[in-house]
Amino acid sequence: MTGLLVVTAVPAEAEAIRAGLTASAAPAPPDGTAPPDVTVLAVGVGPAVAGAATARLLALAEAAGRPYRAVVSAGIAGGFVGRVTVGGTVLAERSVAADLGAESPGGFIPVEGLGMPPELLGGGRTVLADPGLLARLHAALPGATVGTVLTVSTVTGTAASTAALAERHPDAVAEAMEGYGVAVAAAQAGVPFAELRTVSNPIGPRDRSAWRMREAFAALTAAAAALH
Ligand SMILES: O=C(O)c1cccc(C(=O)CC[C@H]2O[C@@H](n3cnc4c(=O)[nH]cnc43)[C@H](O)[C@@H]2O)c1
Repeated sequence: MTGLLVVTAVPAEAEAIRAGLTASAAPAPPDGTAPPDVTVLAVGVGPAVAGAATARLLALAEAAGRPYRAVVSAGIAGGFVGRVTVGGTVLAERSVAADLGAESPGGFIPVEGLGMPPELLGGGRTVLADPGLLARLHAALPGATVGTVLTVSTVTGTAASTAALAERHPDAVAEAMEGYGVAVAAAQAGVPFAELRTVSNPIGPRDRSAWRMREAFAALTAAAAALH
């Protein structure tokens, strides 16, 4: 069995995590035979590309007889104001495909409410984090906010959509664009899953000047020690 697979959307996130892993690594055994315990790869933005790439990585590792022991979707995220602070760290109890469903004049209908046969929905639009993996990450990151992390295909950018999303998901602390896709790939491969995010921006009316990328990448580097 190989180690942990950490997938990010973009290379800058992967580099921030690798920097934290290097800074916190135990000394390597002198014979140089130990396999890497954590592999960090940037797989792309959005649930489809991240999910497909993760599924391929898991399948290739399994076919080679070296399956990963767990997968973590990691990177930056938007945070719900009042629920998490910009620069803060978030661990997902569940990753939820927030926009998987249908609009209607009466509001958003989640995919589970559309009358489709349950076997076509997989686990629905919610994937729970592996409890053991989540507990281990939380023990290493006691300051992290634990809650629902939404997966969206469109970054939320108006007051109205922010309010609607916050009302539909009172337990959601953050939104990002990959977690649910990675979670489905992990679930189908039978591999434990968790999602780790650091908050780069408040969710709300689009305002790039409010994004704090440097803070969020620094928080990712600091959080990476928990992944050993
Ligand atoms: O909105 C933009 O103009 C923009 C331009 C360049 C890059 C980005 C991103 O990298 C954001 C998407 C990326 O980061 C995660 N993320 C960060 N904040 C949010 C958010 O408020 N809502 C959804 N996703 C967010 C996401 O996982 C992507 O990988 C944006």
